[in-house]
Amino acid sequence: MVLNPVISKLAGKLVVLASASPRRQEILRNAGLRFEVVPSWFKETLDKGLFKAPYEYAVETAKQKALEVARRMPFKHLKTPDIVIGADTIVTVNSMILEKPVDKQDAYRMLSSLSGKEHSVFTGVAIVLCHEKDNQEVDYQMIAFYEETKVKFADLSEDMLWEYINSGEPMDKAGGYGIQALGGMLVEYVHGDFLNVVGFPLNHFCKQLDIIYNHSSSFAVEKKGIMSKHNDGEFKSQNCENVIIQLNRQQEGEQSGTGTRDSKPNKQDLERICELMDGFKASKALFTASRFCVFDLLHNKPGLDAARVAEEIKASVKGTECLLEACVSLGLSRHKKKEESLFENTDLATSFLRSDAPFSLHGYIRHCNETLWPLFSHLESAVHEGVSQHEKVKRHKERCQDSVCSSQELKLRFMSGMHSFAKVTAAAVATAFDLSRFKTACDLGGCTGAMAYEFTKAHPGMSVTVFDLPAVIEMREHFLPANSDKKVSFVAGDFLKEDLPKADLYILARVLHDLTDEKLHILLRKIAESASPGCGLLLSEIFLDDDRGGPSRGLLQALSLSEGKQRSASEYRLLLERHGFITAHFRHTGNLLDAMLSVKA
Ligand SMILES: O=c1[nH]cc([C@@H]2O[C@H](COP(=O)(O)OP(=O)(O)OP(=O)(O)O)[C@@H](O)[C@H]2O)c(=O)[nH]1
Repeated sequence: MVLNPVISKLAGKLVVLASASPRRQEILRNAGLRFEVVPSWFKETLDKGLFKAPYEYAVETAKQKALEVARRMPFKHLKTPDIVIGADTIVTVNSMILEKPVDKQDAYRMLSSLSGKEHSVFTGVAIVLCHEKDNQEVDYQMIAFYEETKVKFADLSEDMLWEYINSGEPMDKAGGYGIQALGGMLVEYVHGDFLNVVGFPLNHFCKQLDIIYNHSSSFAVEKKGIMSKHNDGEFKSQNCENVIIQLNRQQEGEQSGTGTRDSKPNKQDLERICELMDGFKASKALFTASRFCVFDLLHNKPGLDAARVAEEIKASVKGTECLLEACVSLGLSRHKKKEESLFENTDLATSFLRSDAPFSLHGYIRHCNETLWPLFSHLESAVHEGVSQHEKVKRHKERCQDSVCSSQELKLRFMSGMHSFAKVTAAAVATAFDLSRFKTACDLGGCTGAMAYEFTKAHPGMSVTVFDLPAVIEMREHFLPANSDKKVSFVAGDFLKEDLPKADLYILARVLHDLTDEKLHILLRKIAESASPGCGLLLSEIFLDDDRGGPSRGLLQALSLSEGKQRSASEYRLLLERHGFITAHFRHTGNLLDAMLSVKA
């Protein structure tokens, strides 16, 4: 068997998995591979119409994911990996390519198209080998392949479909199901590699490594071209493109000009810089359109022209037209087919920007506009003085427009921001681990209970107590879901001062990053005092990479923190261990927050 010797060939090399998928990480970790995770920033937006066969789309996406990380790491992380692995999983049925559903309706559309039928799951995999030369230039070689597995679904009743969708499991999975978990119940048969369906064809991958590392004579690399196709028959295996791309930084530069004094700048670099320079404009356009409830309006009355929108939102026609066109360019609105002057929402806006969408971020966007935006406009002072600008911003607000706002209203707005963020992240956090053995949970700082409701939904045997400040608990009724769940109860108190409710599981979602070290230890000590051996502590935050090189969402968040700090999973693990909690699992959920489950020793 070639598997183990092949994996061991990678020992001592810097192997990077360019994927945020927790399943890929688990498959490779279980195979004994040691690697770093650097999720790719490549956006999965290749035009599917350009590919003759669906697997070509998956392979190309995998290549772009891996290449983006391989190119970024020497600059961003100041180290060159030896090998970068990227992958992309798609489902195909009736000539359609299904990726991850954007919302429940999309999951419903996907799952009902799979009901009672056989479909194919393709995972494209790209392996980029990086060779740093003496002059610090890097040569890249690419090996790409795909694997196909056929899966047949049973006939799914509407009840079963919706129960499955409401479990939250479909959302981050290609085709809207997870064969390794609840989704396994939908499957009649699997022909082919099971792990390929879960997201990574381990066997095929090992065979490729075997070719690369044990049959290197057939892996002769042309050193001349910038991109060269390697067509050595010996090197080809089934479903394998074995395209070797050699890109060396100097050559790239020569082609497009980077780093050379007298030629034109590199197009990709220029695009990236423009994206950064214009980022704030895009954010403010989104905030403004949300503030004027443009997405609600276009949802209720699709196909309005700029003048009608202006009339409805009580704004100028010229300004509204500019705003709508900017939203079109950002992929938030679009022109109605064949009627250029009429506007409607894109699916993205329908899913996340309508104020009443199940995963609406409307409240959080308002929080970004009203609280974070002013803080970031004082960033120079914050960096210069090294202190939070919250007080300065608060005083300024009191003097200006918000003097008309009662403190009650400001609190409600804050809670609305936290509520909408929690609704989008809660299912991913609640389903990150098997929590069935915990019957009672306490969500510390659980605000409106949005997270708690998702926990009771995902774990029917669990009841959750939300513990938060009296002022928050008093106002949470504004946010109660229509069919509020009796298994969620609310207790008012200050978790830094008062005794905590007893529970089998304590949930800390987006709490610790905001506390000073001193407060953090007070809180962890109190949890440790309340928790019996075997009790769980579920921590949900944005976890920084160990080298603090990313993700940038976490590092950017740190710029506006009042007193806390951003930490890596390893840093949190050490903090928890000091209070007697041993970390059992860690997951990148693929959503906006990651999760770590620790157990009281
Ligand atoms: O049965 C299962 N089928 C698929 C999955 C998971 O689905 C996703 C597929 O998405 P993609 O390939 O785009 O990968 P991402 O999660 O976005 O991570 P990257 O950072 O690599 O783009 C994948 O996570 C599969 O594991 C499943 O779990 N079960």
